[in-house]
Amino acid sequence: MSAPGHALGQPWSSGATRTPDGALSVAGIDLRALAAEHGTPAYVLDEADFRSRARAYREAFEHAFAGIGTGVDVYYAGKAFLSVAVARWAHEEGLRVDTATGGELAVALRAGLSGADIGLHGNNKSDAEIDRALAAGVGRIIVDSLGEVERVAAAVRARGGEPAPVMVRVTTGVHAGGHEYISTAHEDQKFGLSMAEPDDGSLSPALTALRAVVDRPELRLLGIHSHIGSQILDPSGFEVAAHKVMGLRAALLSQTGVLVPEVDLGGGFGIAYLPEDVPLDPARVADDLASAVARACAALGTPLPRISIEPGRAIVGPTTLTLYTVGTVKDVTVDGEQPFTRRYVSVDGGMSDNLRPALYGAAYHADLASRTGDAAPVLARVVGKHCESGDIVVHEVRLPGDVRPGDLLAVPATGAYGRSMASNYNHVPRPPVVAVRDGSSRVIVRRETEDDLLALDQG
Ligand SMILES: Cc1ncc(COP(=O)(O)O)c(C=O)c1O
Ligand SMILES: N[C@@H](CCCC[NH3+])C(=O)O
Repeated sequence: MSAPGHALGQPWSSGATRTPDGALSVAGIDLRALAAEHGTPAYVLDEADFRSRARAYREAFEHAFAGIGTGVDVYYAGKAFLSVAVARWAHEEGLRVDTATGGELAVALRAGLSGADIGLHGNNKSDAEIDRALAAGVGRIIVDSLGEVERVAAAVRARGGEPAPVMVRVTTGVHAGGHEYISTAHEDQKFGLSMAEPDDGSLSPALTALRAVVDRPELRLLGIHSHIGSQILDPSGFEVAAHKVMGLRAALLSQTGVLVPEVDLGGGFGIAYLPEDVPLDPARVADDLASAVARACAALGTPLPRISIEPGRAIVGPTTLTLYTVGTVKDVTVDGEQPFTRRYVSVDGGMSDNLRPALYGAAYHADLASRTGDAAPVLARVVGKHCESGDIVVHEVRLPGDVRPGDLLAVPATGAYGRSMASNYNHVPRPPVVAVRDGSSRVIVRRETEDDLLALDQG
């Protein structure tokens, strides 16, 4: 255990402190000791922070929706980061797990979750994935196309047994989120079934699919699903989407007499990546959403549905920092009307462990982890070791002017879509995930080795 220090605050996890001798520690573990034991780069995951964020979302939503008279299920969206350990923690904190592929489903099952506590998403599920989900008895399959309604029905027919619980993913037309690639409810993208009615007066794709599910004896219509995007910092989009989905539910009721029991409002709750960012507050979003749902149902005269949500980033994103070792340090003069010097600080990872800056232009923060700097701060760009000039970890950050090879550097808020989107570009082994809790560390995903990489090579 390192000496206690002062808490760092966002965007660091709640257990991150700077100790009196200047090093960073998380959950009582000095990051210098952690680097010595586990090497760098490494993802360092604060378990207590993960658990408290999972609880905060569950309790906030349970409380808000109990207030209007209905229940809530919170599904942890495993795409953000999934391992056996985190699936178990999520489950222990009263969450279910949302999976998007057969691989994620396999992890949730390996963690010991029962099928009933797992959902399966995916815009292009294979027959094998559908079959595996049915065999596991998943609590819900979220269908994403009309063709998939038929394929799930056929799979149930072939297997025999109970009708499969199905949700239909719809697109509400609400455009929300940080980047075009992570915004998912506008029309011109691959997810979901549009609620927009065609000009010829025929049914919308969403209503067509809902009615197709109702008509199939092999399927049980469990709910309507709407996910509007990711890293959303303005909650108003959720409310608009909730209104639209309640309208769709009422339309189905009046056309068919079928009342959809559940509505999933998706994930997408935004977090702080930089010290100045204002993350979404779970209690505030939960209250706003509960009153939006209550208002919509009252206006439509429909009973309240049971609600579910699927946060991923908001649970795991802030829990983790990536710990790197600084290598090459270079000053580059940037020409222009007012030339300036930018310090390029290279670390021992890069776009293979965090693709988000290169893919979305995502901003991150960084600080020295092995000491505090003595020199005045300089404008720095943290870059990786890959063969791309776009291999940027932090576009712009002020680092102590004496940053030098051998320093440890920590980048906070890398828990979501970091390890889960990591690659082996340039044959770089992927870093381990080291969970820290109460002064001890445990590897929950081990570092890849060169042998792991070569094991796939058939010569
Ligand atoms: C259907 C669905 N649910 C949940 C999520 C999780 O999103 P986030 O990690 O932003 O909460 C996503 C990803 O955007 C998604 O596509
Ligand atoms: N991978 C994206 C989020 C995708 C959300 C999944 N639908 C990100 O890093 O922000």
